[in-house]
Amino acid sequence: MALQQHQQHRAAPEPHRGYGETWAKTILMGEHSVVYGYPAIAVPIMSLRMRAWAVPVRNGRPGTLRALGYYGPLAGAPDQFGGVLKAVEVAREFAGYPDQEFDIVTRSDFPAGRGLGSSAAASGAVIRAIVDAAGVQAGHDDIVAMTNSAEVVTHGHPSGLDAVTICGDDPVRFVNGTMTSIDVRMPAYLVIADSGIAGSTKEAVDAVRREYERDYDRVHDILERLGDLAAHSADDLRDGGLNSLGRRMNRAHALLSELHISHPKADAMVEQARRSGAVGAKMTGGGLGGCIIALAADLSSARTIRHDLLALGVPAVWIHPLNQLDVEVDRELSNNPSVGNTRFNTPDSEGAGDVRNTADDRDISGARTSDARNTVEERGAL
Ligand SMILES: Nc1ncnc2c1ncn2[C@@H]1O[C@H](COP(=O)(O)OP(=O)(O)O)[C@@H](O)[C@H]1O
Ligand SMILES: C[C@@](O)(CCOP(=O)(O)O)CC(=O)O
Repeated sequence: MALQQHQQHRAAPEPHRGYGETWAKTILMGEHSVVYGYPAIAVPIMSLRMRAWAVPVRNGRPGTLRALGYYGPLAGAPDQFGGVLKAVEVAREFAGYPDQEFDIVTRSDFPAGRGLGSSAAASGAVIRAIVDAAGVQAGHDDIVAMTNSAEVVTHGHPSGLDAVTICGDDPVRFVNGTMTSIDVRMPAYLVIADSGIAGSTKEAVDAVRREYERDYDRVHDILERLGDLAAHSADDLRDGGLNSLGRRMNRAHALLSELHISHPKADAMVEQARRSGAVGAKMTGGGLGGCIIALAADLSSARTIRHDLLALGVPAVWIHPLNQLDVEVDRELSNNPSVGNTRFNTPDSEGAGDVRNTADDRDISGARTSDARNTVEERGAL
């Protein structure tokens, strides 16, 4: 979609302090094959938030970035923040303030580099914060297009699936840039478990590309089968086909392993989840570590899987209802003091500073406050 500059470059009014948020996502089916034009299904995890603040600099000094333990000039930030830099650039241009410097702060409820879409979420939140700072409106498609241009810097050739899901409300079927919302008809739960091992999505995508070029027939066949599984999984979600969805997740994990992008720890977690009663389990996202997802038929089963994964030494486990407003999880959230969001890699002491209490959780144009789609999280001892 064409991205339109919102307003003419202008001197006034002055931008104010802006806030934006996005959230994590899991890929239920179709990671990697989606890069090759096959369908994929992703689920937004709206209670695992990525938040960003953009504070306009008024005294002519360069803007700064405070993110993932880095605090320093935005322009001099390490290469890993290339996507965020691009996000700032496109958002300033869109908002009509191409030369305005900002102090940018990000904070995350979920870890980076674990297949939960942190790169797209960080860029999307920064974009929303700058758009908010400028006081302009940005539609969903604008945010997606800008996020995707930042993802190109981070990943090279993103499918676009992450950019769509980290600011969307519903599970989506995505193919070649076109998304369709899925009305999930099963009262099931996703158990999302972090291996604690960071895997670079760019490295994983590059590794698959090399294998594709080296061994075309075999890899093409695997990608096609992954796409096929994703296409049928969309029907499972709509029709309540819990067991067939679980079987497809198991098959997808085996195929992704054949692409050598799983990790022994992720494999062990997948096996444990199945032994603990998961209907199906697989790695999710880029791989080379990262997270796994397990499908649980009910909350009691999800709790058992979470308990056993924590006993295995897994650092963090979240339970997420696949259908939207789940009363039982709401109840668990309010009763269990250990439940709640934990900020990853951005310790409170180096957090949003003076912007923390002023911009947080506002319902602003182009951004949403987190809503009732709750995810239960528990962290194990590391
Ligand atoms: N809180 C954050 N603030 C700024 N940038 C972030 C943040 N979290 C992640 N990123 C960016 O995303 C990169 C990780 O992206 P990637 O390897 O694709 O992992 P993921 O699977 O989580 O998207 C980080 O190196 C960093 O550049
Ligand atoms: C591997 C891939 O399909 C998903 C990557 O997800 P994540 O960035 O690891 O959360 C890449 C893509 O869709 O561009």
